[in-house]
Amino acid sequence: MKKAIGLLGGTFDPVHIGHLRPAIQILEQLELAEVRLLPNYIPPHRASPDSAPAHRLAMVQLATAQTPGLTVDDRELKRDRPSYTVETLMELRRELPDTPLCFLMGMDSLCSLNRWHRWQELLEHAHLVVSHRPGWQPQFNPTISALYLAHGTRDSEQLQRRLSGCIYLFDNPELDISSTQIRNHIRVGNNPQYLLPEPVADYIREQGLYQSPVL
Ligand SMILES: Nc1ncnc2c1ncn2[C@@H]1O[C@H](COP(=O)(O)OP(=O)(O)OP(=O)(O)O)[C@@H](O)[C@H]1O
Ligand SMILES: O=C(O)c1ccc[n+]([C@@H]2O[C@H](COP(=O)([O-])O)[C@@H](O)[C@H]2O)c1
Repeated sequence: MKKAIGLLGGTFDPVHIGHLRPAIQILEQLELAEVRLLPNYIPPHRASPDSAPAHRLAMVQLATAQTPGLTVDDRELKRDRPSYTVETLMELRRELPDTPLCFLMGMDSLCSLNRWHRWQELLEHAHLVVSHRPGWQPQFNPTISALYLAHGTRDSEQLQRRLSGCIYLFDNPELDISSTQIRNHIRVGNNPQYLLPEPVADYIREQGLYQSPVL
């Protein structure tokens, strides 16, 4: 069996330290071969992103360029329709039949997983590795509780031994950072320094992103 890889899907509008620190910690502590950041094209369950796919991709590329082990996978941007994770995982599973796949997400995402497209199939293709996030306790609705009871593990070695099927809650320090918070800072003229990588902050300034009021 090959070494597991991590997949962090997101809207990344913009990418920030709350995405990147857990990704690096998971990469190192779970001994993953890499963590791929996958910007989505049309996020399935939220309003349209403020910035265009090309900008969100550019920011993810700038954020990861200097970080060994973090890479970018732009496959969802090449599909001109909602980015359903199950479809992405099925495609990756076909390409990487012997590689354990760990789909990374924050606790907020796990809490609403039962609203995802064909969510029952996700664990057939990948493990879920979940980061803690302020404001989101692992207090699950009955459907997610049952899912966690059946698939939850505290043994991180299972993530390398099996190709898919485990839910692992990663013990990361919580970071109170969101893309919404950063967009709001920029809109009112506050300095977003230390919430996101400098090259991403420079790019936002150069391109004039997140300046206009929310409609
Ligand atoms: N501070 C954080 N700590 C842990 N996980 C996070 C954090 N911020 C985002 N994530 C996770 O990263 C993934 C992608 O998140 P996304 O790009 O939507 O960022 P966001 O900050 O939640 O954006 P927005 O504020 O626009 O909703 C999701 O699974 C989300 O749960
Ligand atoms: O497949 C789905 O139905 C689905 C529903 C909500 C979110 N996702 C994925 O979860 C990741 C985080 O989403 P978001 O909206 O928090 O940026 C991103 O890769 C989305 O495409 C996927």
